[in-house]
Amino acid sequence: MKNENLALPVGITLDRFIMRNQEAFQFASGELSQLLRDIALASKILNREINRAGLADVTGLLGSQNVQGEAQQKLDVIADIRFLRALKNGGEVCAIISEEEPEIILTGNNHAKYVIAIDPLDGSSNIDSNVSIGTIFSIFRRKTPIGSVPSMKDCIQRGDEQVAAGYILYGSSTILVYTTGKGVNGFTYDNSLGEYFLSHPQMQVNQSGTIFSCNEGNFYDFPECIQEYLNECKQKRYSGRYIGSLVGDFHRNLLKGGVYLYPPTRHNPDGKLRLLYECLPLAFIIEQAGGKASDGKQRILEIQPQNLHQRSPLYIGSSSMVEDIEECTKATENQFS
Ligand SMILES: O=P(O)(O)OC[C@H]1O[C@](O)(COP(=O)(O)O)[C@@H](O)[C@@H]1O
Ligand SMILES: [Mg+2]
Ligand SMILES: [Mg+2]
Repeated sequence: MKNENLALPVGITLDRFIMRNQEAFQFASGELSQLLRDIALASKILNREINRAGLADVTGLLGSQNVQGEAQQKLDVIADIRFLRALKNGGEVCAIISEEEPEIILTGNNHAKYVIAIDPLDGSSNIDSNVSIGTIFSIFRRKTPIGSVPSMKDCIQRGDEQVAAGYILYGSSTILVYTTGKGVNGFTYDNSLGEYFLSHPQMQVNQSGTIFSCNEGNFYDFPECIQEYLNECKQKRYSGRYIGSLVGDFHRNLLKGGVYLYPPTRHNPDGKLRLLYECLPLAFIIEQAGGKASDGKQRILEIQPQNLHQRSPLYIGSSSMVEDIEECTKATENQFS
């Protein structure tokens, strides 16, 4: 036994953790576990491509636009292809909503129980400048009968009906963070072993923080009450930190305490971020970690989505900071009055 320290244990792999915690999931029958593995596999392949960002074949604009009218980066589409292929072949999802696809993707797996909404590559504007980027996903049980062709009903569900949500952050290291409603756990990728290892068990966000993350370039287009809130943060000498990748800003604030704000602006009265595959999954995670997520008027998880790519203002992070923001946004009828 005394030589045990010669070969220290490498830790709990994601696979093993999923198996061990499968019992913790009320509908446990292995499909969700397999789905999480399919996502992890696709993220490992994409991670390899992201590490090569800068080399010609994976860098730059593709020349096409997505349904939001945004210019698609090559890696946006590579990520979309990688995840869609892994999810279709994995056989556990009957329908996919992706930021890069205008309509619902029917996988043909009509026997499958799950629907997934995914932002294959988050932080696209940062790809070419080697700044952290990510993938965000949200998983629901279908509403329509197993065996039938899935419909819109399966794809626009309230956030509090999610059965799992997570993100992968491709940064100085690559980390996968997810919840199935039983707390939030993070797994760091060890390239040399090709495995994710549990590195951040039972993550909790501080109730308050001193970091605010917001694109202040839009400051004068924000509602007055948000301008006031940001000025208060500065008067309190809080730190302004903004990567411009939602996953990166969210992850830092989850670890250190803080709040991320993407308010409505005069020309974007619904904000910029997409409800189904950006706001809902991160709201599920932050609440499981003891924090809060709001659109200024209500919990993000209580919003009834109306369409696949709808946008929503987002205030997310330490609970007391989100409450402070809601105090002013709820006080003003329309956030611009
Ligand atoms: O450039 P802006 O207006 O600050 O917006 C940055 C925000 O937009 C996003 O890039 C939107 O996500 P996508 O890159 O997936 O389109 C977020 O990651 C980020 O927080
Ligand atoms: Mg995004
Ligand atoms: Mg994206």
